[in-house]
This record gives sequence, C-alpha cells and structure tokens, in this order.
Amino acid sequence: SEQSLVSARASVMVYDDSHKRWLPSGTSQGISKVHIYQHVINNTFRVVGRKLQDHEVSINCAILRGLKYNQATPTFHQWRDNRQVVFGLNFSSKEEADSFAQTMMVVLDTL
Ligand SMILES: CC(=O)N[C@@H](Cc1ccccc1Cl)C(=O)N1CCC[C@]12C=C[C@@H]1CC[C@@H](C(=O)N[C@@H]3C(=O)N4[C@@H](C=C[C@H]3C)CC[C@H]4C(=O)O)N1C2=O
Repeated sequence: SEQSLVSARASVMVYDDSHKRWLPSGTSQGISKVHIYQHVINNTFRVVGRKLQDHEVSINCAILRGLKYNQATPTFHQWRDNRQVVFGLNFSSKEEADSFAQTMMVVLDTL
C-alpha cells in the first residue's frame, strides 16, 4: 500500500532543544536507509528511515502541508515535524541529498 519514491543513505539526527545539541536518532549512531513513502490509497506521504545495521526505525515522520524543508548545507537537511521536533539528515553523499530534496520538494508541491 506504500511505494518508495526515493531512498538515500543518511545519519538521522534529532535536535535536543533543551541542551542545544544534535543527538543520533534511535539507540545508536549509524547510517540509515531513508525513504519517502507514498501511501497510494489515501495519497499521504512520510519519511521512514531504518538503520542499515539492525533495521531499527530511526525516523517515521509524516510530510504535512506547510513543512519547511531547510537545505542547511549540500549534505545536511532539516525540518520540524508537526510536534516541532527538528529532524536532521546528514546524507552520505551530495547526490543522495539532492535526489531526496528534489523528491521532497515535489511532494510538498502536491500537498
Ligand atoms: C529559523 C529556524 O527554525 N532555523 C532552524 C533551521 C530551519 C530553518 C528553516 C526551516 C526549518 C528549520 Cl529546522 C535552526 O537554525 N535550527 C533548528 C534546530 C537547530 C538549529 C538551531 C540552532 C543551531 C545553530 C547551528 C545550526 C546547526 O545545527 N547547524 C548544523 C550543525 O551544527 N550540525 C549538523 C550539520 C550541519 C550544520 C548545518 C550535524 C550536527 C551539527 C554539527 O555540524 O556537528 N542550528 C540549527 O540548525
């Protein structure tokens, strides 16, 4: 019921506002395979990432209208979810960052 529109390797991080620092998402550091999935029936979208090593889910975040996707550097992109949690993706390559961002922008345009 869901199809992957894009996948990219990235270290998934969450910003700890109280201590003003980035933390690795999930129980360990490590690279995730991060997808943008489209739920074809109800036409919704989400970012889902799983650690390459143990498949732990490192991110599962709805992409909602009005999401501001910030390409802070060519390989570090970030956004707030609807609970104001800030996610950061530290991509393994510029090419993967570009293709992820391109798909994200197209998805945001359709919402
Ligand atoms: C208006 C607004 O909301 N602005 C938000 C960003 C934003 C803008 C627009 C829409 C949505 C959002 Cl989300 C904002 O500025 N935010 C969101 C929370 C965090 C932050 C606030 C302060 C700090 C200061 C330094 C900076 C930062 O974290 N830079 C990175 C960095 O220090 N690192 C990461 C990599 C590279 C760098 C780029 C990898 C790990 C660490 C490191 O290099 O070791 N910050 C931010 O990005």
